[in-house]
Amino acid sequence: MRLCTGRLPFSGEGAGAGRDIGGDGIGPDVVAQAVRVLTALDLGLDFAEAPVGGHAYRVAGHPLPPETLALAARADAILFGAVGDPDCDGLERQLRPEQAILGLRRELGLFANLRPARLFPGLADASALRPEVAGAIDLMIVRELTGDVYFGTPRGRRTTADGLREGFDTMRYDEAEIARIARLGFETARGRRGRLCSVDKANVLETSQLWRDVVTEIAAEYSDVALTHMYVDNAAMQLVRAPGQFDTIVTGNLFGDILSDQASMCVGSIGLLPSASLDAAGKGLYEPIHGSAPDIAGQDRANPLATILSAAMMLRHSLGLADAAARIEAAVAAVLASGARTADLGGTIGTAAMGDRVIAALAA
Ligand SMILES: NC(=O)C1=CN([C@@H]2O[C@H](COP(=O)(O)OP(=O)(O)OC[C@H]3O[C@@H](n4cnc5c(N)ncnc54)[C@H](O)[C@@H]3O)[C@@H](O)[C@H]2O)C=CC1
Ligand SMILES: CC(C)CC(=O)C(=O)O
Ligand SMILES: [Mg+2]
Repeated sequence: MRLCTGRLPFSGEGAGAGRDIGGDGIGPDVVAQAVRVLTALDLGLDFAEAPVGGHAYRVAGHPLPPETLALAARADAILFGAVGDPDCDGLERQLRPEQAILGLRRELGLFANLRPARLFPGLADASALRPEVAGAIDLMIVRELTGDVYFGTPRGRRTTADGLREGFDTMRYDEAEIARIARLGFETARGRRGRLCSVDKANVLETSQLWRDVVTEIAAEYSDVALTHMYVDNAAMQLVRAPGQFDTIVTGNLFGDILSDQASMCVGSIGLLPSASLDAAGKGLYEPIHGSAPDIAGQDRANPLATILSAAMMLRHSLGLADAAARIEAAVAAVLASGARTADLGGTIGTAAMGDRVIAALAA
């Protein structure tokens, strides 16, 4: 089996010999722990690594070098850390680190982003919600990943007739893109508790009106799934007020991005939420929902559990190793139930020590 990771011990010119560069910021640290956990399971995985993000820009002149994209395309699955580097903020858009992850999603056709949010036993006190509502959270956000305002054209800057600087982006979806993610939403809900909530802004946006029309049409194929629609502003409020009402949420790229960060705090921390980004054939890129967290980079403070749980999703969705995935998830649950917590959850355990705990729980 081939496996491409977002972590890269790279010793090319300018990199510094042996420096780990798994994406940017905390990316290398959290991917390192996930790779340790996968290695401890002795699954016979074959790891290959390639530069990506801000570091790739520095050493190869582009955040997503062609060699990296080619390796990702050849791999059975991709484990990715995070990209984003404040030192690259001034670069033109195509050279910014974030273009690497957007490019991987687009070029590899990873249109479906699964972001599960579930409260682990013993973590109710870490939730940002009232204890009586926090316990009910077990939801799946199905986010469309290769369309919407992140990819629409035209986009750019210009000067208006009044001499004002103007920036513009285009929010767009066609019906095939909506139908494709809607079907996955219905299938996902069918495999869970049978309830799908489609989130849009159809009271204002033309794209959302089309979204709602198409999702409603597709519902005819899934009479066993109960479909509801909700505006995104209400959905943000309902996630905090009564998160237990949600089973599966299907939504667009922008709304799904925002709602999943919010959902992470409902279950304790952004350092806990994994994700799978899938193509039509089940090939996937697996990454935590968080970014490169430059504010805590290099401090051994990042929570690696979101990436470790992403590795579990990779085993299940792309590599046919559901038993091993379940073992990782059980180990994470046991570690959290024991009270072990990184700083984001109010604890003192470091990134590598949390990896040690998960590996120890696997062996228990
Ligand atoms: N898929 C990707 O590669 C993503 C990249 N980004 C990029 O990451 C950079 C930073 O973005 P932010 O908006 O600050 O979002 P972020 O998710 O990196 O960080 C937000 C906050 O959460 C904390 N945090 C994030 N992950 C954590 C973890 N594992 N353990 C403990 N605390 C954690 C950070 O310390 C920070 O206070 C930007 O360049 C952004 O564009 C952001 C989101 C996703
Ligand atoms: C570069 C961003 C669009 C990535 C992000 O925030 C996400 O996918 O959650
Ligand atoms: Mg995000």
